[in-house]
Order: sequence, then structure tokens, then C-alpha cells
Amino acid sequence: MTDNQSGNEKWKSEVDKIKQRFPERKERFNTSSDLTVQGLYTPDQSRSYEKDLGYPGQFPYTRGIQPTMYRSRYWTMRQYAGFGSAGETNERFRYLLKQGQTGLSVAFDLPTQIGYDSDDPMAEGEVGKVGVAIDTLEDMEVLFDRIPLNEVSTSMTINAPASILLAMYIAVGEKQGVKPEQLTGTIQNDILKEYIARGTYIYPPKPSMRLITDIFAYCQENLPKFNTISISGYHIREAGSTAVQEVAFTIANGIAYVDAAIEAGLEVDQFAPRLAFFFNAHNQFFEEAAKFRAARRIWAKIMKDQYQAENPKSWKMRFHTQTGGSTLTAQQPDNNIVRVTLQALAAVMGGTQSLHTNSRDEALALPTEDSARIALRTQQIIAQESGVADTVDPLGGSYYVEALTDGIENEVNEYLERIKKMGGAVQAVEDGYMQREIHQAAYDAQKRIESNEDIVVGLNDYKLDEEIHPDLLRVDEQLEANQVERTQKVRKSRDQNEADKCLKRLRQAAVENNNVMPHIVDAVKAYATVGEIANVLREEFGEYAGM
Ligand SMILES: CC(C)(COP(=O)(O)OP(=O)(O)OC[C@H]1O[C@@H](n2cnc3c(N)ncnc32)[C@H](O)[C@@H]1OP(=O)(O)O)[C@@H](O)C(=O)NCCC(=O)NCCSC(=O)CCC(=O)O
Repeated sequence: MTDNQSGNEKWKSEVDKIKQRFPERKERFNTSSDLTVQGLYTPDQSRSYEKDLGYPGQFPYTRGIQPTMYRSRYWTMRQYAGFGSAGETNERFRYLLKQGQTGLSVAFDLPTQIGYDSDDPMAEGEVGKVGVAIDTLEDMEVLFDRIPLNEVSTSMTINAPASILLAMYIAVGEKQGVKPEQLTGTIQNDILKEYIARGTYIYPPKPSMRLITDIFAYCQENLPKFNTISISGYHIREAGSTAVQEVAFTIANGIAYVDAAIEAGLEVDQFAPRLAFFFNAHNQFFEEAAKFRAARRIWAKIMKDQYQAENPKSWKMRFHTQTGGSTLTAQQPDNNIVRVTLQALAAVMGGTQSLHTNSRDEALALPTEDSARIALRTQQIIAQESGVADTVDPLGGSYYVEALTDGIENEVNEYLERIKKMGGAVQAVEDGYMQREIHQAAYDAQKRIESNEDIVVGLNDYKLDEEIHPDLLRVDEQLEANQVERTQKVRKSRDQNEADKCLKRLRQAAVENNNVMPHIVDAVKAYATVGEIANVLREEFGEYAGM
């Protein structure tokens, strides 16, 4: 018997004794993804440091994609923001930058996200509600007024009409004297998760995938520093998935995009370095930190072994994280500040490249300026005061975290195998497989809360007799009418002949299967609207009725 074994035996017998007087709180401890949590973790001799973890900045990137990580540069502090008109959102952007935010992230309103102008009957009641209303290049010019696009990187949460908003960004850059090759940022452009979880799709899967690969090809030539897609698990998790499902379905979608790009004739090492990812961060701190580490390792192996990518940049999973909107409670909203802190810390421990921290009032409304500032300060306190950014991957080597990382990797790989057998992510989405898995997980989680098996502080325990009602942000009721007037004025004042010609050329490119991007850029410069451009493609590609 080695010393180690005898220590282990002794510990086990003490545990048995203690449990008789102090039984453990539960029969079985488990993570949100139902991985069993043991009482204690000890070294796993089968794990190889070099092969399974490796050094930061080296394959398989378990410990992070940069050799020095946050010792050289903190993650980008990128708060998702946008409401009302372009002018109001521009003010909020400039306020956040002044407060020390280091990147921008645009929230668009629903009509923009599904390709309708503010004066379309489909837009009624929704203009400027969940994000900023953008109809024409003129709105986009106001949105980025006095914000130098050669200095700040911008993320845009836009999917079905991603090509249109990207074209507008290019045009605004040019007006500021910034060339497309200097632009940095990200478009979400992830249509598969829209079908699965988020809902802002327009066209059927096939032409949607083609629009995405058109963007890849165009950016490769013209915007080499722009991230062409943000393959998103965030919304999959928001819809109720487990952490394992979040990673599995996101990576399955990532594989589908890589396959589509290769099929469109692109070289993996040309487009893969600009694929980006986007994940959620929930409260189970260790599972979340391990999730990010596992996701990086899985993606690196897929790109290197399955796709034979040779450029190390193609192996690196770079990702943004947002704290979990669905974990916030309307009750006792200040408790949310604590949840967000835990979640943000897990994202930083997991090596995120960019982070959004939710505001305490987001279960109730769009954030007020005060709430948005506290959320940003939360990141700044983690960065500047906690010391967690001073060494790379501080959780690496924790017996528990490494075991969880392995466990998540195994479960994700099982899902990936299953999805592959179904014919890949596009097929699995069309068959409703992922949607069903997510619904089941969401149902189970809800049942655990209703039966008080899972406690949410302030919601099903530790309640107050009287609820707290904070001041909330209200969107100006006059906004919709003003925006409609603005857009109609632009339509009247533009060179109609030029706008018509551009839309005609776009239609032709769509039909002849030529890259639509250059024509969309021309169309936005001629002040064609988001709705007009989206409608040309609707007419040629058709609309998707849903699964
Ligand atoms: C890749 C990421 C994840 C992050 O890009 P960033 O530009 O912020 O950061 P980055 O790439 O890590 O860093 C910028 C540059 O600095 C370099 N760099 C960074 N750290 C370094 C280090 N330690 N050593 C050397 N170089 C380093 C990087 O390589 C890069 O240069 P090179 O590029 O030259 O290598 C991008 O895609 C991104 O910003 N995504 C944000 C997505 C987002 O905000 N989504 C909001 C969704 S909101 C949403 O959907 C809400 C819900 C809803 O509406 O439904």
C-alpha cells in the first residue's frame, strides 16, 4: 500500500463515519449538465500535461489561446447596447466608451433583425424596442458619429440581414476615411442557431448558408481583420439547454459552416482564422470555467485532425461571453449583480476574449445608464482588483476542473457523433432534434425549480414580503413616428434611379449565384433601405415558415 493509497483509505473511512452523524446534503451532487460531482478529486495519472492541456497559446489550447493571456491585454469589455433611435444609442455608446468600455456591441431592434423598415406594417409597435432602429445608411452614420472605426472594434448582433448591416458599416468607415481592410469587429451571422433557438430568420436554410459563405469570401478579400461569424451557443443556453448541449450544438453548427465554406470552394486556412464563437456563462462556476476550456480543446482537435487545417490560427477557438440573461430574477434585482459577478469570473477563468456583463435590471427592462455602468464596473473590478488576470489559466491543474473539462469533452463528443450520424447540423436542425433536446432540458430545469430541488435566491426561497421596484428605462413613445418620418425623407431625397439600378444588379447576382456582397455595398451607398434589400432576396430566395 502506498502512502497515497493509505491516505485515501483513511479519508474514505472518516467520510463514512462522519456521514452517519452529518449526512451529506444530497444523495447525489451533479452539475447543470448532470455530470456527477464527487466529494473530492485527486490526481488522474492517465492525463498527460503536454497532450491534454499543453501550454497556453499552444495546441490544444486548453489553457488559453494566447501565451500570456490577460498579462498582456485584458479581454475586451464589450457591453451589448442599443435602444430607440440611432442618436440615443450613439449617446449610450459614447458614454460607455468614456466609462472605460473597450469595444462596442450593437443591439438592433426586431424589425431590423428580420429585414423590415420602420414604416413596414410588420414593424408596428416594435421600432426601437429591443435595440436600435436602423433603416438606411443615414441611421448608421448617426450611430457611429464621433466614434472612429479605425480605433474601436464593433460587434453587431445581426443574422439574416448580416450582409446589409456589414455593408453599411463598410460605407460608414469609408465616409470616415477608414478603409475596409482596417475595420475590426464581428457580425453574428449565425443562422443555424436562429432556427434552433432565437427565431430571427428570414430565408430557408440553403440560401441562408449561401449568404453566409458569400460573406466569408467577401471578407477574406476585403475585410481580412473582420470576424465573419459569431457561432453562438448563448441563445441555445438561454432557450434552456445544459452547458454540454450549449457547446455540442454550437460546435456542430460550426462544423456545418466549415463544410459549407469548403463546398463553396474556400480554403479552410483562409476562412477559419476569422470564425469566432459566443457562449453563455451561468452560475455553476466550475462547470462554466471547465466548459470554456473543453470547448477550446474540442474545436482545436476538430480543425487540426478532421479538417487538416495547417494554420494554427484555424485551430484557435476565440470567443465572446455574455453572462446568463435567463439566470436573472425580476425579484430583488440587486441580487443579479452578484450572479453576474460569479458568471463573469467564470468566463475570465475560462479564458474569454471578450465579455458582456448583464445589468441588474435586465429581467425587467432594457438597462438604465446606472445599471449599465455597474455592469461594466463589475468587469473592471475583476480585471483591476481581484488579481485573477495576473497569471494564465489559474484553475489549470485543479483536479476537479480538469476532471470536469474531460467530462464535458466526452459528453460533447457523444453529441457530435450522434449529429454526424443524422447527416450534420443542418439536417439535425431541420429534423428538430436540437430543439427537442433543448426543450426537454428546459422542462427538467423548470421542474427542479418548481419542486424546490433547485433554489433560486429571491424566487423560490428567501423571498421578501414586499417587492423592490427600481427605476426602469422607458423608450420614447414618439420614437416610431419620428423614425418612420426619417426613413421616408431619405427615400424621397435619394437618387431613385441609382437605388433602383443597384437593387436590380443585386437581384441578378442572387439569381445567377454570384457573390451578393459587392452589390449590397453599392445598394446601401445609394441609400437603399434594409427592407428593400431584404425584400429583393425574399423574392428570390423565398421565406422560411419555420420548423
Ligand atoms: C474574437 C472575438 C470573440 C473577440 O475579438 P476582440 O477583437 O474583442 O478581441 P481579440 O481578438 O482577443 O483581441 C484583439 C486583438 O488583440 C490580440 N491579442 C489579444 N490578447 C493578446 C495577447 N495576450 N497577446 C497577443 N495578442 C493579443 C488578438 O490576437 C487580436 O488581434 P488579431 O485579430 O490581429 O489576432 C470577437 O468575435 C468579438 O468581439 N465578439 C463579440 C461578439 C459579441 O459582442 N456579441 C454580442 C452578442 S449579444 C446577443 O446576441 C444578445 C442576445 C440577443 O440579442 O439575443
